[in-house]
Amino acid sequence: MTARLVTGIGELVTHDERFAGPLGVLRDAALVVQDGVVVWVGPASAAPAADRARDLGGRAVLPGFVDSHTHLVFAGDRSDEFEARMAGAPYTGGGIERTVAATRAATDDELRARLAALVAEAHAQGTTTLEVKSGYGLDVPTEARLLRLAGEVTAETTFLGAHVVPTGVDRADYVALVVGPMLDACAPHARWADVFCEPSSPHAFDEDEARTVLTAAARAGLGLRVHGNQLGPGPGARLAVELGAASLDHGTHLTDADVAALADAAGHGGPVVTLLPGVELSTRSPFPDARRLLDAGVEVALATDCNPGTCFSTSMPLMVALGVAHLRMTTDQAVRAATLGGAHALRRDDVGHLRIGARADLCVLDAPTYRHLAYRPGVPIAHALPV
Ligand SMILES: N=CN[C@@H](CCC(=O)O)C(=O)O
Ligand SMILES: [Zn+2]
Repeated sequence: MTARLVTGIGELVTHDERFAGPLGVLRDAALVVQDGVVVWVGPASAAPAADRARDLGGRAVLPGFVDSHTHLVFAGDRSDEFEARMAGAPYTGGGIERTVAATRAATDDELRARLAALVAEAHAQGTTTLEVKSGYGLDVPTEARLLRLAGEVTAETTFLGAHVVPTGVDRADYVALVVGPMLDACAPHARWADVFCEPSSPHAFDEDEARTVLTAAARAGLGLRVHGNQLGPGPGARLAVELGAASLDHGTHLTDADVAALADAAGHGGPVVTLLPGVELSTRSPFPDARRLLDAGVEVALATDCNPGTCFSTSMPLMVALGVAHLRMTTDQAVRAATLGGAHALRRDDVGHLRIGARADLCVLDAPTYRHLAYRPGVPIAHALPV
């Protein structure tokens, strides 16, 4: 078993309470990795001998980003829709079916190649754990196919058959399909189930429909996630609390009662709120208020939501920069949300931190401090570090 020493780390973010500040930061640090696991963390001057050593020359290291919300298996392009939005058109979810048509028509190898390219793009920017949803199939064989492909790149696969109701299909019939044959075909390939609960969209699902889908998914053994409160106030947050979902995603339009319910649940495993500021950037919409949630005691994650409609970006560094510039987060809060917050949204304790026992998923910065993630927006300073 080869022990690898990573030394010359100018600043190491660990999320280990033994070290300084809210992020557990250690300066002039080193760590030792064995079998892909962190086995020692401390000052470089006290590092043990190892079989191999790598000196990072004073660069900053943090846990690899945990992108806990993506839709990476799809075909097609909707850049025209993006441009229309920049010219003032609203986002309604109606474009999802264009991606469904292109995705159904694509071969496995075409989808696999696109997925691999997007995963590589995310990795090149420091992401080491990704969640991937289905939701661009909306029929039994295609939803199962998308989950099988997602499962080739991650264990964090999410069944999103309840993304929108396909045009021309009766709503009740579609919900029956999702909770019946589609769930049967997809559950073996999924860890999670999700629903786009947004009564203000004619395409998405209302409270009763969403509850039906999520309850059936939980019965099938899947963990729950909810797309909610994206386009306007709605039942998503309340439903996520009621059903014990791991995450309420978007959360842009939350009432005081929603925030209070999320805060009450926070002490006993309630949902993390996963904010997706790339969506507001790419739909020219008002950003959510992370500080309001954090001040109430709600755990927040930041994720990309990478998808062809509302945000075609795999960049977690961009989400950190947006969190600080537009969501009223401190840099510490945004970096925590993009690492440990994402891990908690996926109920994972082996990623998102660099305490002893963590997976050795490292993000190295071409910078002396993690603060440059917000300070240098758009500059490619973050990379996943193979060890
Ligand atoms: N809001 C619902 N689903 C995606 C967008 C999907 C699309 O427009 O293709 C989201 O999370 O933003
Ligand atoms: Zn999404």
